[in-house]
Amino acid sequence: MPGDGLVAPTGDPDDKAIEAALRPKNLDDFVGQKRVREQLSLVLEASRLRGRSADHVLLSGPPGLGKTTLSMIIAAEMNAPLRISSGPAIQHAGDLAAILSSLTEGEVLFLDEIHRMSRPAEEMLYMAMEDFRVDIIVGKGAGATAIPLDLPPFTLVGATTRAGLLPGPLRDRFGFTGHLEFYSTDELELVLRRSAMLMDMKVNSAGFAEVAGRSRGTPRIANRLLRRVRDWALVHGVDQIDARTAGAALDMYEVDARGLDRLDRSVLRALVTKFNGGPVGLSTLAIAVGEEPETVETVAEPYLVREGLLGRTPRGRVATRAAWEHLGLEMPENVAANLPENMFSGPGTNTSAEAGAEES
Ligand SMILES: Nc1ncnc2c1ncn2[C@@H]1O[C@H](COP(=O)(O)OP(=O)(O)OP(=O)(O)O)[C@@H](O)[C@H]1O
Ligand SMILES: [Mg+2]
Repeated sequence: MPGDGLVAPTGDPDDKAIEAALRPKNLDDFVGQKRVREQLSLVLEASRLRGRSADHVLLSGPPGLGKTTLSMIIAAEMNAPLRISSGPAIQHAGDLAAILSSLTEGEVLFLDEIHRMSRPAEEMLYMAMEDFRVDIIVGKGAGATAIPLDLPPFTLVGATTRAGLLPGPLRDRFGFTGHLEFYSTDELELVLRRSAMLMDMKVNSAGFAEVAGRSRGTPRIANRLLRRVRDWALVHGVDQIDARTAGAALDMYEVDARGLDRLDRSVLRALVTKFNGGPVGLSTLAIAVGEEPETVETVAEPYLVREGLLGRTPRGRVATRAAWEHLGLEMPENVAANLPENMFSGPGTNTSAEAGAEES
């Protein structure tokens, strides 16, 4: 289960409630992602001036960086109602037809995990996005007829952790694609300051920096760690949280100074101890740590790659020298000699999601 770490989604209802409470409600409160924010703001402003619904927006990026938050902000900024559904919830074209045909003019339809929609629904979506029209199929076999149905103009906001898995025709129908990047420590500190204020916590600057540094560039994780620090402080009767207390709290929850949690460390440890550093295919690696490949790929890997601890090669995943060192192990010379060159899809080269797809 991807649920036992502090970093993976927990599904804890309390977590969900707090997450909702901490969600920024407008673009100005949305920290970081400067470029996406500016571009989006322009798209929204232009459509407001034209008095039309905004272009369809695709948001991609690792979990917890603010895709759902941004979709809510888009609806709020457009003063439009928001309808929320997701790829996995739409198994039949009929499911999508039901949603589309009940949209009101200007409504924002948020489709989370859009890469997991079924094929027929996807094809229906193409037409809906482009022509604001769907064909409702009535009857079966030779007697089946398509009844065209006009839709009111709406704005589709699609979110995906795997932009590389989206078929080209679908990707092309979005007027704007925003790729969310990991947040800098400074940006995370801003997120944390805002959250601490909302949660009525006293934390000094060093305390914020300590939590931010362990948050893997991810606001959701930052907020979650902050809650754990709050629990720890409460139990230990600590009033003002500083770097030492924040560090002690997070050590207890097994989030290390580099922000790796148990899942990350077990991926690295499996890679190093069971496969002698790799290369090993994603599925095999996932089985070794008892996780779904998708969890390893979307939850653990992006950060491990970004931290230069794991490399993706056409032949599979590889542990870098830094990974061995992080685990307190020395990389054997023969392993070092076989390390492929240019194996990083590090910061800035965000084509990484596709790199491993062929061998999974
Ligand atoms: N830019 C931001 N500024 C402040 N808080 C943020 C920002 N982005 C995200 N958050 C916080 O992080 C939490 C998670 O964000 P969100 O649910 O939007 O992520 P997501 O990208 O939709 O993740 P997933 O892919 O798992 O659905 C939110 O509750 C919000 O409080
Ligand atoms: Mg989301």
